[in-house]
Amino acid sequence: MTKKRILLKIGSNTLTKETNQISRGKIEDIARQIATLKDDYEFIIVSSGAIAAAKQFVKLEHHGAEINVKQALAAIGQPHLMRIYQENFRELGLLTSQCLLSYSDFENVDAKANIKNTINVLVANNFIPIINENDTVATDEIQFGDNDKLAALTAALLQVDLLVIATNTDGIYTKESLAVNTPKTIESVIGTQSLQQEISTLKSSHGTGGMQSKIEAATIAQSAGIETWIVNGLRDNFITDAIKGISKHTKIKH
Ligand SMILES: Nc1ncnc2c1ncn2[C@@H]1O[C@H](COP(=O)(O)OP(=O)(O)O)[C@@H](O)[C@H]1O
Ligand SMILES: N[C@@H](CCC(=O)OP(=O)(O)O)C(=O)O
Repeated sequence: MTKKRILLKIGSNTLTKETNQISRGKIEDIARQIATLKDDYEFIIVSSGAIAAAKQFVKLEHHGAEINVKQALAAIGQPHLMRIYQENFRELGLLTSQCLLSYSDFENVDAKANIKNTINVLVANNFIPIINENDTVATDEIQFGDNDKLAALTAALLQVDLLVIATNTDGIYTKESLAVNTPKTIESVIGTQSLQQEISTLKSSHGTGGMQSKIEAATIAQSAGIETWIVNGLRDNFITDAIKGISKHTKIKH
């Protein structure tokens, strides 16, 4: 049986469990779920968290522009983030690898072919690719949005079966329900058009793109014929429970 391919996007908020530190418990939770699902699913991860990983133990002298300080923090934090992934995944027999990509790579035919071929070799050899933006050379993510769009472009390039975006809400809530403070999840929707009117510009503590960038990501995925699920990464078992259909989340079908 061919395995289903899932692109899992994990934001800084999920990884820190909304604190100021990367949560080893959350990374363990993700590893446990992937280990449970590994006979039927193959995973490619897009993970943020490099800046958050550095911030927990370093404070940089602020001589450069704010964005350059963030880039430096990302350079310090990325290897620490990967070490935490590697240690926790290895405990469960899972192998990890790192790929750093930039948006401009997706506009270059050769670069796209190289990304696709490299990641396919990694996956075929059971190494889970863990992708982040190459923050040293590009500032798109840390300035404008989050890794949602990078995840969608990668999902389309690698022709995955499903894009799962983990955030800090039980999917997308209706605007009406948010107004009366009783959030109600939109469970299933075809396309992203109707979602535009449901979202606000609110963002979570570490968040940068808000729900808008998740809808843009889902639109990119939809054009590539890929379904997107928006799930609550703060909950334990958020992937397996979404697959079993027992958690509240939003499915954006194409
Ligand atoms: N309709 C909506 N339903 C749920 N969340 C919404 C909605 N509209 C705006 N948001 C905001 O989007 C946030 C998630 O995006 P973001 O803060 O960028 O998180 P992440 O770091 O996970 O990408 C939620 O915490 C919430 O504040
Ligand atoms: N690439 C950077 C920043 C990306 C970012 O802020 O993304 P997200 O946490 O998804 O809103 C990092 O790893 O810290």
